Amino acid sequence: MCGIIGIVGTSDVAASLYDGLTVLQHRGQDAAGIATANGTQLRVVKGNGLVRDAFRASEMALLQGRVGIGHCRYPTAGSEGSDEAQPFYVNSPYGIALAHNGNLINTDTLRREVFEQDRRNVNTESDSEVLLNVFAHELDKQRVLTPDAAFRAVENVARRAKGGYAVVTLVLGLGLVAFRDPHGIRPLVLGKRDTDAGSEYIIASESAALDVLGFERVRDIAPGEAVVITPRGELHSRQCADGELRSCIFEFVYFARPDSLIDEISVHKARMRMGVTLGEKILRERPDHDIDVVIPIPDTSRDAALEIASVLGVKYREGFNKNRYVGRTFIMPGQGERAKSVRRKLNPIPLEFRNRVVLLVDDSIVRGTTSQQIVQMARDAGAKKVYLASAAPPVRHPNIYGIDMPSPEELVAHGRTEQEVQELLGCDWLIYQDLADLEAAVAGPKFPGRKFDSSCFNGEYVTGIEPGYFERLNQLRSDEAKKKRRLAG
Ligand SMILES: O=P(O)(O)OC[C@H]1O[C@H](OP(=O)(O)OP(=O)(O)O)[C@H](O)[C@@H]1O
Ligand SMILES: NC(=O)CC[C@H](N)C(=O)O
Ligand SMILES: [Mg+2]
Repeated sequence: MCGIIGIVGTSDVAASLYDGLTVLQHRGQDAAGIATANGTQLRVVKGNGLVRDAFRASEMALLQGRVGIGHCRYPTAGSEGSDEAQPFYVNSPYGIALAHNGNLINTDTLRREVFEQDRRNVNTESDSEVLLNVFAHELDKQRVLTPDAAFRAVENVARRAKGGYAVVTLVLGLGLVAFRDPHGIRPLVLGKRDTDAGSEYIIASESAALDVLGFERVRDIAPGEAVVITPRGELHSRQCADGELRSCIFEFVYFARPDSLIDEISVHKARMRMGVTLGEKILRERPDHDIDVVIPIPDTSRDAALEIASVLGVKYREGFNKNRYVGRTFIMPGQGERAKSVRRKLNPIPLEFRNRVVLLVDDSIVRGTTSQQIVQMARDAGAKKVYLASAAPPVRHPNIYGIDMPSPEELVAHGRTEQEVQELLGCDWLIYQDLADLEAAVAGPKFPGRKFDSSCFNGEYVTGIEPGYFERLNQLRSDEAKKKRRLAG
């Protein structure tokens, strides 16, 4: 999952883009970049690392201009190398920079078409660079540079590209062009702020970035919609593909910040409702439970854990201290680093465990890297029994729309019963949320029956899949394949 942001301001926007990226940091920790347009110049600065490490002050000074875009990256295609950091840039037509959150699933076909039919060169293994070239080609075909031309180009992109994509682009001479895939799998939200010099606009992955920068949230970009904002602050929008919303449910489970609203749903409230439904399931299954204390596995599970404790009527305790200087482990690139980082990140406070029956709560169990170690830590800290509850159902299928879970074999619940997962994780009882409850919890009272992209839980892929896709993906992106590539390069 990556974070994307675009701003059209009344003065230089680079500092706001930088600040906005720090708010979106939890979506990607591997690389960051900013592109701005100033007159006829389009400048891009990008590099590996956290936002605070990727930019030098001397480079920031080059980023002048009132229109710009930014990106922080968690790779789902290609490598982690700095040449695949975003925004990507092409000089023709006009000069275009693009930042993408999501993942295309027909990249190979598009790459071939781009080279053979569109006669354009793609330099990296990134799906986002391919997407930029498709957009550039389709915009070039229009021969004029107007909002209308950009919309026609996005219509053609939507016909050609398959997968999940929320995109911001900077087109020299036109302004900011943003669009969202026909299912709106990845989030994208529009905000506005009025200044004495006129209105300023922002488009970002999450509304928390709008709040922090002082923008009012206007609305989500609709699935299949494109928006053009000119440097003079004129906003144009058009539906460029038939849209049917299927927001990624994993945004609500894990990815997004709790202080964001995605497609009109508060992430914080969704997580609290997950806690309520899971608490009720625990009570149904074990009305006479012997749980002494509920302990969250920080950070993301806290909202759900607090509600579980309240439904069960037992104490909630922060039993793990989290080292605030270690980032999110799930989005780290290699399994070795992920495993090592869990222990560095979380340390138990023994008095909360000693002689107690503890219910540990996590938002999700994906590879099982976190929970396996945490269960052991709880035992070492003196717990009498260790139960584990997951606010999401078992993750049994790959995610192909922007979360790097390409290989089913790496998912601890793939091909295993819940009992087998319990044994592997070493806990005394494992309880998962049911998918129907998760979907109802996220939809909430305002949107009953809303459908989501829940593919990693149910194996249903809204875009359809080409034959052989999963096999190719596994060859390219399994942990083993990535490790080999790292060693070779
Ligand atoms: O089963 P796994 O493969 O370990 O993945 C799931 C875990 O990873 C995430 O935590 P992470 O440390 O990334 O971030 P957080 O601090 O936001 O909880 C998530 O919240 C789970 O704890
Ligand atoms: N997580 C994402 O959104 C990744 C974007 C893009 N597929 C990349 O790998 O750079
Ligand atoms: Mg976690």
